[in-house]
Amino acid sequence: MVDKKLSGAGLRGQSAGETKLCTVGKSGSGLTYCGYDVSDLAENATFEEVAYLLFNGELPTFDQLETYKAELKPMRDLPKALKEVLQRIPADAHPMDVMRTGASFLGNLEPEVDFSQQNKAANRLLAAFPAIMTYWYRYSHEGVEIDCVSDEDTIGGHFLRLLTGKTPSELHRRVIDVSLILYAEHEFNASTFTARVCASTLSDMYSCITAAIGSLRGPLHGGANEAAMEMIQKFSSPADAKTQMAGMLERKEKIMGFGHAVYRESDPRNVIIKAWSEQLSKEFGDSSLYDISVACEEYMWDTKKLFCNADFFHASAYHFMGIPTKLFTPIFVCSRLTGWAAHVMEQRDNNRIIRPSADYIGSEPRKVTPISER
Ligand SMILES: CC(=O)SCCNC(=O)CCNC(=O)[C@H](O)C(C)(C)COP(=O)(O)OP(=O)(O)OC[C@H]1O[C@@H](n2cnc3c(N)ncnc32)[C@H](O)[C@@H]1OP(=O)(O)O
Ligand SMILES: O=C([O-])CC(=O)C(=O)O
Repeated sequence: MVDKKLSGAGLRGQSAGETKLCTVGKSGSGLTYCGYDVSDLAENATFEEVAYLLFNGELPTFDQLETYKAELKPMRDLPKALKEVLQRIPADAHPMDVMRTGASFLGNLEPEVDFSQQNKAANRLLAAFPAIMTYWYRYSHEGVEIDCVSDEDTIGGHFLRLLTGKTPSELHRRVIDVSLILYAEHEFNASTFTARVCASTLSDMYSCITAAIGSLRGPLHGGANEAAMEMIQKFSSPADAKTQMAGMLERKEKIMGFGHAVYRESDPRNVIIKAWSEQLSKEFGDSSLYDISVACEEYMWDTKKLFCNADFFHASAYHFMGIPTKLFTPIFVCSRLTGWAAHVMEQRDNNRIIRPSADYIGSEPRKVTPISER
């Protein structure tokens, strides 16, 4: 592929501010959170440790982590009024709209009154998002009013428990935890930038997160994991995948889960989630979706030099864990909330309203013709 244009459309390559939180495409494997390589974190840390790191700038000690988890656990349940709102959202609504409404409505019930409450608001959303998603999903799809509390130790395990009503396996607990780590933070991506723009007006945390969810929803961003799943399910075999992808490229269709705005040759998150997807495919007892995904990866690299981004192998991994496709992007919300909130806090620490300029390309100045003469 040709080198990226460093100016113009999409603000590509232009710096829009400073951050201590993350580097993308710079050192190590290409992605670091507060100086730690994402592959190191995915292997040696848990999602709660990463959340603590993003909110505090340092990894917690054992005691700090225990205290943090003990703080989050009582925040998992939902207020009755929020459950009533969730019950009214129809089954055919998109779950990202449910997440958006859930975040926004919680902001009505428990507003962030001033910035001294920013950590409390972020932690509340972090703890409550799994229940927002699964309470709505199981009520609208199965007619079940779930208990939003579980004794699962981690946010990932808690989500799986609420979704299935069963104790998750150790493998599933670990994979969802890794997935939440991989999705947690990514510098000035579209949804995080949305959150920072909102924060720069001195708006509240819930508004910033609600706005960010709207940005993440689109298929060019977080929505790509769901779109990738829909695509690979249409392929009957690795050979069929290659034939159909050739047709898609011929018709100039975007292949979801491939390419990236910053990375040029690979997305460091892919190799990690791909390995877990392979392992899950063995447990699942049918590796065809994994084999098809590998064929897609090979074909896109060979023909277009396009590589899988974080979303592509997340599709098969989540599928093997029995997670419904429409919940894929909401899981991204449960994770990225940490990055969004950390960026909101960072923006507030050194704020100036974000207000770029535009190059005007419209009409020359002109007079209003009275309406009777137009
Ligand atoms: C977690 C995340 O949000 S990761 C991103 C998730 N999004 C997707 O997977 C959606 C599919 N991918 C894409 O649409 C893009 O690659 C993006 C949005 C991720 C990046 O967009 P850009 O920075 O504009 O991409 P880039 O400059 O590298 O694209 C150059 C050309 O490569 C081609 N290209 C890039 N990605 C793809 C793709 N997935 N399928 C087909 N062609 C592609 C296009 O021809 C593009 O030119 P065009 O925009 O004029 O059609
Ligand atoms: O950085 C981006 O543009 C998109 C991305 O990979 C992310 O948000 O995780």
